[in-house]
Amino acid sequence: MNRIVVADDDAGIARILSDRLRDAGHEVDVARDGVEALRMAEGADLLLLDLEMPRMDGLTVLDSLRSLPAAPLVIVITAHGDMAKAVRAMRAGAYDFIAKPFDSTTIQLVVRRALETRRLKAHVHSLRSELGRKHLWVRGSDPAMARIADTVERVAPSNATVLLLGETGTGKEVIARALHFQSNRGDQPFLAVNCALLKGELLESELFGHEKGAFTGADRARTGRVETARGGTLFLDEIGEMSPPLQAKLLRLLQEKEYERLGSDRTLKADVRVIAATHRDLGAAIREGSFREDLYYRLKVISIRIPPLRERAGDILPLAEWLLEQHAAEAGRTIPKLTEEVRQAVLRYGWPGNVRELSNVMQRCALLAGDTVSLFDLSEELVGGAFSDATPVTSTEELFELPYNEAVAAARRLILQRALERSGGHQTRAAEQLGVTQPYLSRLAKQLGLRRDEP
Ligand SMILES: Nc1ncnc2c1ncn2[C@@H]1O[C@H](COP(=O)(O)OP(=O)(O)OP(=O)(O)O)[C@@H](O)[C@H]1O
Repeated sequence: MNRIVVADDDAGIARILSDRLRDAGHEVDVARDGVEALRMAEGADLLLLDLEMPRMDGLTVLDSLRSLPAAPLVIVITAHGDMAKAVRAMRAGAYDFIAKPFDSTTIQLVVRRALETRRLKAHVHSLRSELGRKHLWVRGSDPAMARIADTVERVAPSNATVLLLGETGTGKEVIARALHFQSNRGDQPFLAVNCALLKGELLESELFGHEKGAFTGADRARTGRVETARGGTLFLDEIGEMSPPLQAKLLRLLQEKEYERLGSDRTLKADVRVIAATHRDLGAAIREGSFREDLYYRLKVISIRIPPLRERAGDILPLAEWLLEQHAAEAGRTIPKLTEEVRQAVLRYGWPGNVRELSNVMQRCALLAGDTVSLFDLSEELVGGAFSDATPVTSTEELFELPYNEAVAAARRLILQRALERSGGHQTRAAEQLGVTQPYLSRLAKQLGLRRDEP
């Protein structure tokens, strides 16, 4: 259903137009002047706009619409023979015009063409933004991810519901997009809904839409994501947070392909593929009674578990380098190189926030590092791992017995320890002797668990 605003101060014309459009199955709001037209226009699909109106004339309305993020297409209504005004309106951004007096066939034709254009524009827009992200699944040599890629390839073309499991930030949405783009729905919309962000009726309305007045604050009807994603894929993130009553409605959507808008008895047919994701243990949620078992079994027919980043050794460095490159390009900076000790620290770290955390770290490096990323561009937690297990040595000879990376860490420890001994534990003096800054030395000392500065 499309929402059309008819803006005309002539009540007779407004009634004729709105009756015709309602008969054709559209939802219609009527505005009596330009100010009202502008207020109602946001989020509408189409605005039929008379140019001569009180409070704000049609050309000013057209001009103001440019600043709206979701402006409708505009068909202007002009007086018979006033071609000059119609031309000005088209120059100001109107899509088409109809001259009074008009017959119902002309209205229907012009409106139908405008709505088709609107639909195609929205489609092109969604394709463009999706295409931009299409190739974002970066993989290294990790065998578990290679198996997942295989599964994605096999499962994508079917219409099957897929459940993605994995810690936060592991790339569940990235894989959901890969499934969508490798399916025959790939040129239709991909819409993501985070079920943890909206509660109760708001989430239900987001998914299924609502009728005007369905709940407090529902001052106009709204199309749900299930309808907007028609022909495409709906990605339901954090499915474990969905309330049991809504879970029942989702189960019906998956099984019967049917749903109702909130506040309506009319059953609608759905055509979406659902991909769901969660970082929660749904088995435990079932035992607690917060997740429906039947929905769980319906969802998990095909489930893909994405391992945490720390278990994907072959993925860490390729992802780090790719993310660093992306963030540097975004910031218009040259790509810094990762030193060997940074690579080791990155490989050793546990990445509790997974790829999202890696991305944040690489963004920081892209913004703050010079030509190379050194350990001191990384956070203490990250660097900590690089030193905490450094083998304590007491002489330079012992260093030569160690593998390269361990020897470097141990040498660092030894140099610092000696400098602190010489300065009597005074960090500022030790830093001066070594030709480094005090904060630098202080961080190192902390990571190595060496003595703190004396008062
Ligand atoms: N393999 C990958 N290639 C490229 N980027 C990735 C990859 N995996 C994750 N990312 C990036 O890491 C971030 C987190 O990924 P995503 O949102 O897919 O994780 P998620 O598992 O859905 O997280 P959450 O459970 O918190 O919603 C995103 O910016 C995403 O682009």
